[in-house]
Formats: sequence, C-alpha cells, structure tokens
Amino acid sequence: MEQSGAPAGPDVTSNGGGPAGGPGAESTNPGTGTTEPGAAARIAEIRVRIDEIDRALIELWQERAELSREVGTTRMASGGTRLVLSREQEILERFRSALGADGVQLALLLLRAGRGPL
Ligand SMILES: O=C(O)C(=O)C[C@]1(C(=O)O)C=C[C@@H](O)C=C1
Repeated sequence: MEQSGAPAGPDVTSNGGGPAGGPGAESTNPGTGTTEPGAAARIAEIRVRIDEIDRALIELWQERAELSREVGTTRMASGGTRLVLSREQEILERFRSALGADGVQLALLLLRAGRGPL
C-alpha cells in the first residue's frame, strides 16, 4: 500500500518515554521533540528553512490560483469553455510522474484552488 509520507517514529506528543523524558524535559528544548541539545539545535536550524519553504509554497499557491482564475475569466469572456480537460490531464500527469499518487492529489487541489470544484 502507498505510504502517507509521514516518517515512522514515536508519537509526536511524546519524547519516546526514555529516561531523559521526565517532567521538565520539554522545557529544555521547547518544541523540538527531543531533549538532546545537538539534535535540538539542528532541528531548529532545519525548521528555519522549512518555514521559508512553506511561505514560498503558500505564495506560489496563491499566485497560481489567481492566474488560473484569470485564464478562466479571459476564456469565458471570449466565449470559450470554463475548463480545458486536456490541459488538466497534462498537469495531473506532470505531478504524477514527479511525485506519484500523492502528486495527483496535490494537483487536484491545485486545480480546484484556481478553477473551483468540478
Ligand atoms: O490552463 C488553462 O487553460 C486554465 O484554465 C488553467 C487551469 C489550471 O489551473 O491549470 C484551470 C482550469 C482548466 O481546466 C485547466 C487548467
């Protein structure tokens, strides 16, 4: 079966229950999910980049949706169709070939964000 992409490991709300995980352990390295200082520092560093990537993704998502809406209104104002399913298939295939089944789900959400639900 296709994996969800979530890494295997302890529950996100727990630190694994080891000896370092007693009361007060979380406040040693707030929010990183580990009490080992080197690991916590690296996690904090990686999270800076993750946050940058998330901001860029959100901005691109919004820009794409606006552009898609503009294509739709331009086409309809000229007497064309609301949708072009061959183009949607091309986009779905692009995401499928790069990212697999999850890519298709992502592309479906991207398309819906622009042209609305089918
Ligand atoms: O490329 C187009 O013709 C669009 O209208 C944009 C878009 C998209 O969001 O990519 C949206 C609706 C169409 O059915 C196909 C693609």
